[in-house]
Amino acid sequence: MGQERFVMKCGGSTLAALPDSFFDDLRGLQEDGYRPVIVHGGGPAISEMLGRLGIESEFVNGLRKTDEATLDVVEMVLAGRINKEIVRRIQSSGAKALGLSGTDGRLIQARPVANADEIGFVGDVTGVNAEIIEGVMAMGYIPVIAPIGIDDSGQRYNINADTAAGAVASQLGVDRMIVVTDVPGILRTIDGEKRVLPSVTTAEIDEMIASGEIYGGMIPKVKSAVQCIQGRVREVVIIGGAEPGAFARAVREGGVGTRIVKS
Ligand SMILES: Nc1ncnc2c1ncn2[C@@H]1O[C@H](COP(=O)(O)OP(=O)(O)O)[C@@H](O)[C@H]1O
Ligand SMILES: CC(=O)N[C@@H](CCC(=O)OP(=O)(O)O)C(=O)O
Repeated sequence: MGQERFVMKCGGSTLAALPDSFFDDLRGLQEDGYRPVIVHGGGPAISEMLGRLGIESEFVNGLRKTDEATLDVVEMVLAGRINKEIVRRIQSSGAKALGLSGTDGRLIQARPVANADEIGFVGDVTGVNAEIIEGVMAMGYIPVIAPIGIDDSGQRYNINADTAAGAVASQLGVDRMIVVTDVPGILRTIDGEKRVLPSVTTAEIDEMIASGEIYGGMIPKVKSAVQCIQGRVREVVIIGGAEPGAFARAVREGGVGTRIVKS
């Protein structure tokens, strides 16, 4: 019987590809005493909705340029649509889930990023209200959190979901964060063949970013992972969501995806 609390970050890249068995596995883990907390993304769905509204998506270092109109769409898609879809799928598996936006109960406190002049209402996390998350878990519900932040004045911020998940994991002091995405782990070309690295250290990550082997959406993941493991989180594991059974195996046994560990 596990008694372990863990944070699972679910990327927008893989949400549509998650099989029902993924949510059955989540229920099974909860029944066995694990206590999952979910933080989700939804980047592709935001871009798709912005496109339908005739608004172009623009990214600076992997972060979306967010003006007031974009912020409305980000909140609508993440907290309104994706969050509710995940809650419904968990409930269909037979488990209990409660959806929350990071602005509810000031769950995710934020301030503008350093380059806000350039990218607008994008936030860095300054605090996480762990009491609410722990209360929801104590009631037997799986908390499902949308990465929208809020500051003392009530201003909302768009927060990268990997960053938000890392901040939640650090604040809760969980042992592990599992990052579920559309690739089976961190890939590296070895002898002309793309392979999943079973584990990487923070030093290797720096090298792979510098060489361009880690790029785009993988950058906020590894940066958030490195920040987490500098605190109380023991390891971060990056796995693919589409492969049946991978998630449950990653939690119960390990040996799946890429583990990011202290150097
Ligand atoms: N070394 C790498 N190994 C695997 N994927 C990588 C690597 N470097 C960059 N990526 C990219 O990161 C993507 C995952 O990030 P992203 O698309 O933002 O997903 P999510 O929506 O799950 O956060 C992969 O699909 C891949 O294109
Ligand atoms: C500031 C910023 O870039 N926020 C992200 C939030 C969603 C997210 O991070 O979704 P994924 O996990 O699917 O990438 C965005 O607007 O796309």
